[in-house]
Amino acid sequence: MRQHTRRSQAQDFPQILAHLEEQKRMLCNARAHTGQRPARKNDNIATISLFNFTRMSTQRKQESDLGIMRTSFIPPPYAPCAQPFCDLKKVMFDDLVLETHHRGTYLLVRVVTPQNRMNAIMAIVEDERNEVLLLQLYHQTEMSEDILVPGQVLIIKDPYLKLTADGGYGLRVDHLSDVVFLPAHDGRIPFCWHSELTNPQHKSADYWKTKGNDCFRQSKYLAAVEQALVCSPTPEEGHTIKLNRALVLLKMGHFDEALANTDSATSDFNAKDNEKALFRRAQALYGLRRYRECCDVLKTLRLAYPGNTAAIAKLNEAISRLAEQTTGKYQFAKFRLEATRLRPPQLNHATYIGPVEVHQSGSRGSGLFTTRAVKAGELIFCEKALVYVFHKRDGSSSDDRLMSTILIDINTGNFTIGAQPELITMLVQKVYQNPSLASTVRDLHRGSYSPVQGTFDITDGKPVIDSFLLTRILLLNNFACRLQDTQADGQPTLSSALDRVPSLGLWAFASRMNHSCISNAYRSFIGDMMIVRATKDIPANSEVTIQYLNPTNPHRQKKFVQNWAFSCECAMCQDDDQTSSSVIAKRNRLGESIQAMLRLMTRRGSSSGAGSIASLIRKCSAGLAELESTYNNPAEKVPRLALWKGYRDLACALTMAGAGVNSHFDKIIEAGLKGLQCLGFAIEGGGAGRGKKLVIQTWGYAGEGLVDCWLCLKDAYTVTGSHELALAAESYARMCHRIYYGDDESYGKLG
Ligand SMILES: C[S@@+](CC[C@H](N)C(=O)[O-])C[C@H]1O[C@@H](n2cnc3c(N)ncnc32)[C@H](O)[C@@H]1O
Repeated sequence: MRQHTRRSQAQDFPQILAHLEEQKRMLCNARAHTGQRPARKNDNIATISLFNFTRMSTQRKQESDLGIMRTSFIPPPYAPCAQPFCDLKKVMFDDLVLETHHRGTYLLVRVVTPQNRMNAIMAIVEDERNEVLLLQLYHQTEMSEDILVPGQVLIIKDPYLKLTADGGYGLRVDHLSDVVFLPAHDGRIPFCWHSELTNPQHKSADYWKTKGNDCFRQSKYLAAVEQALVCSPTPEEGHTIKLNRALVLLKMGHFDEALANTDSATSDFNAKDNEKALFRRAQALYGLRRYRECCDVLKTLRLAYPGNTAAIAKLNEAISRLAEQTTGKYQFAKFRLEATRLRPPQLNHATYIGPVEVHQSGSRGSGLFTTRAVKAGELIFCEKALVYVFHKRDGSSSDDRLMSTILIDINTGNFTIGAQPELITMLVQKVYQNPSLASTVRDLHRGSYSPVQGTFDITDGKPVIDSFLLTRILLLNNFACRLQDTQADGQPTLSSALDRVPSLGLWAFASRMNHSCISNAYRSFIGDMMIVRATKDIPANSEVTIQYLNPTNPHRQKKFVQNWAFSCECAMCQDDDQTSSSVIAKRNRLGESIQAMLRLMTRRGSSSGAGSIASLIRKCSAGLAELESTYNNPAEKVPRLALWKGYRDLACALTMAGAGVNSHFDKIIEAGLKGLQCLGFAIEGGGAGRGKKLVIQTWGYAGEGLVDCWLCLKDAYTVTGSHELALAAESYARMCHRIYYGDDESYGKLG
């Protein structure tokens, strides 16, 4: 469960490289046409017919092709339009030239075909001169509802005319804020495009209300919002429409706008409407995770309308969230239950930020620092994902679809397999629809990307969204959460990469943590909650670090540079640099031969008799002594991972083989304690001449298999009658379990 998302280089995978090269060739070809007028004009009938034909064949293909790999590209970035509409000059299709962003201008277009949904949402649109063009909108909603419907009128800011893959041309819009969907009554819609849809004044407010309610019942939320806008209502009708809009907006997760529609300061709601307004307001605040304000609104509601049982239930829920948020006291058993029940496992729990805050960390940018001393095993924070995409390979079609999306960054040659495109769209949508969340992501690490001035500012009522900036932020800061750490250390293959597709998310606070191979914290996941605990005692004002990649990965330095543009300079990486390749080869050879002996020991087990096991132990011990001689630095400074693995596995193999071979329990204890020393643990008691005390004086590196090691020690102490020591060993096993899995409750229940 260690990594951030794995990114790979296209050059290591011939199939991906071919895609990338082809895309680069097309880009180069397109650039050669920059500033030129399109060679030929679109024939309207032919363009619409071809589009409709492609749309129908795409639909057939999508129905039959689930599971086929899709490719999606991150193109060279360009800035969104940061100017308000009133500063833009209207242009027509005829004014556009190829491969050019027409800054300071806008197009007014009307949709003439149903939409086609591929990587982008596409339709044919016309301008006021009845010229037609293909329109491609990226990062639009993942909702099943169509957003481009015939008759819909749009404004496209700073239009960008592109050569398409098939040699044609079309409009491409990557930034959500560069497209404005005009409501039917908008005064900018020319008279010649008016219809029933665009001439709402002909119907009563009641007509539009009923139409909106019908759309809501059919889960056509976008259409329902649209209906709620079209009419000139009385103040009373206006309130009802606002509340209906709030309900739809809550369904769509547009909490900021839902909040605005329930503001009693701007609407003089009557008593019945006020009850609804307060409840919907509380729901919006809950959705924005503003639990204290949510409780306040619900308390007002409860006082004014004591019979409202839904409000009482919601208040109890909000009080629980607030308690979690302020105390960090969670019932993790509930987490696990919800995580098995819910698909996707997005849990209804709050973020708790413990004794840490964000500070500058020298050349690493920001980092997390303790505000007081923290004990090993202590909860540092527990965060709910801002956005999350679940992936579980259970053969369901939506999972297969996620599994098979390859996202290639044409700028870097990096690619990822999995749900990144969905996660990027989710983030872009979330911030666009809830501008109050921009502050959560705007300052996250973005590498060398510099956004245009005015990004995230509210312009024409919506935030200016740079989807390339959010893509960059997401790729640098997202975490992968898989059930097991299946990282392969050898040369990766495409099929092995496909096998490791994880769930993904953005945890904004957690993404402030820098990497160290010798980290002092560990993250685990239950559903979309990330739990970060200290793996050792951390003094006050110290940086909290995690491992981005497993330190046993010999390619990790290359990956750090490739994925996050830094080189790790921890003591372990420095030690690796100073260790010759012949010593590394010797370590690997010795490690393998020790593992082979341990396998033999486990297979022979108790049936082979003490003599045979004793001889294997001797050989193993000799191998381990030789392995030890390959390390120079003290274990407290540089953990000796290969040696730890050898000793830990010896303790485990003897535990499995050792029933009835009593004399080896001392050896288990010796191997277990020696293994812990190899990780830099300083332990008092528990060894020869045992006594009753077993105390970790200094916690070492949180190596894999710590729980198993402590359990082997516990068993050995139990069998040899050292019951106090067995109890202490078990409490350490439990503590290590808490560090690795996040909770105590699942101790003994998970693998
Ligand atoms: C997920 S962000 C971590 C937080 C980041 N430092 C910030 O300012 O928000 C990852 C980035 O942090 C920096 N970083 C993380 N660990 C580092 C390390 N051990 N040494 C140098 N830079 C590191 C790199 O720039 C990396 O791309």
